[in-house]
Amino acid sequence: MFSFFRKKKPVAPVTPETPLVAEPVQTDTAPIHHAAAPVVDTAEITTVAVHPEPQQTEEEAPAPAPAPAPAPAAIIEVAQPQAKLSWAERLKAGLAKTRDRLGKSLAGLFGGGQIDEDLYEELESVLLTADMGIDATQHLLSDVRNRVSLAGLKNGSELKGALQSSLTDLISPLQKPLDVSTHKPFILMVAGVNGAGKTTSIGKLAKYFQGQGLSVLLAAGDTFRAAAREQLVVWGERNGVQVIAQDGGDSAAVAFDAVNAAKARGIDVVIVDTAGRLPTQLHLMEEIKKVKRVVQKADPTGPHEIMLVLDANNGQNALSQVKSFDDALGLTGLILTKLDGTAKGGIIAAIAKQRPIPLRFVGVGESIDDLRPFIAKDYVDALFD
Ligand SMILES: Nc1nc2c(ncn2[C@@H]2O[C@H](COP(=O)(O)OP(=O)(O)OP(=O)(O)O)[C@@H](O)[C@H]2O)c(=O)[nH]1
Repeated sequence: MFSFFRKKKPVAPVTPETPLVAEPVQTDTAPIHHAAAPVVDTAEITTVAVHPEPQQTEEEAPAPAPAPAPAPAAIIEVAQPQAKLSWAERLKAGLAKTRDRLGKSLAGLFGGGQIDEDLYEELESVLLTADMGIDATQHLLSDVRNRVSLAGLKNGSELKGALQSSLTDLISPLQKPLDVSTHKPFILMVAGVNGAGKTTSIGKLAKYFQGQGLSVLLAAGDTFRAAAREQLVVWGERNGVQVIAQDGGDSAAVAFDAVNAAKARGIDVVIVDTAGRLPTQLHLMEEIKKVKRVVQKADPTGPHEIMLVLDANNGQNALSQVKSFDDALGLTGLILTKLDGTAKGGIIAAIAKQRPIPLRFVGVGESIDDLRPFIAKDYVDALFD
């Protein structure tokens, strides 16, 4: 039913002739760009040509650095129709591994035994195993202790409710849905380490916004990896989403062009993809700061959202990514992908305790519907029930 993209090896380059590629879709008066042979509409020629090259305005910024490591190329695939599950069911299925680890261990604690120090110690090690981290674990333990003494709870079976409430209270501040109605175009910039799920999440987000009746334009800002650009361009063609891409060039220039094209075309949401990078690759962190500055030259009010995409499998390492990208860019939101593949779903608690940046969306699979706004209660219910 849904077409979506997925990485696959070995890979033939995606070209306009690739059979999977649908005919370009005319979404408005402007044709969609093609990575191999960019098509530039009149509005964009005007927009792009009259502006100075963004890199000329950023003399202090280093020249684009080579890609850190060539990632596997990507092709577009048509996902097989899936059995219709509700989001709650998909979230629950996605969190099965975390729930198994947490739930099985907790089952013993939630039995009929007395609440004593041994039980708190066991609880501590269970929470740490689910990657909640020391700070969040200590916070939860002391909060649960308070609830137990305030309510006069006596046995382990009563502990479950106390822990659920405590965890819900801890992570609820992360539940702040993204509001893109504040600006037009709303400029959303996406960052993250290699393979975190940025490009996939951008596709899912584009569909999500389209579903709300909003027009979307994508900036194929991952100029290090040609396949990433082609991935977006082809996906955009298939789904009626306009994509701004350039052969070569730097991602700041692509973002700049995209914002101007979005203004000229009256687009609601611009999503700027960027290449994957590690926070330790300082030259690449400088490069992404430059993308932000150049976006601000095209629209001084933007970017309106700087979102870090995190792979839940990274566990505690995801937290250090949050800190580094936040220090560099000033993050306003997070996406946590691949909750379905990990037993480390407790990382949300660690983020809530240490760097409570709004968790806008969570991803629990590769299908287009597997990315949804984060709802704290749904998450806790899926974890415990
Ligand atoms: N199981 C699962 N897989 C996902 C999820 N989100 C993304 N993926 C997969 O993760 C892989 C990497 O996704 P990409 O979107 O290409 O990652 P990226 O961050 O753009 O990668 P780079 O461009 O190399 O930096 C792909 O195989 C995706 O299908 C998710 O929520 N669950």
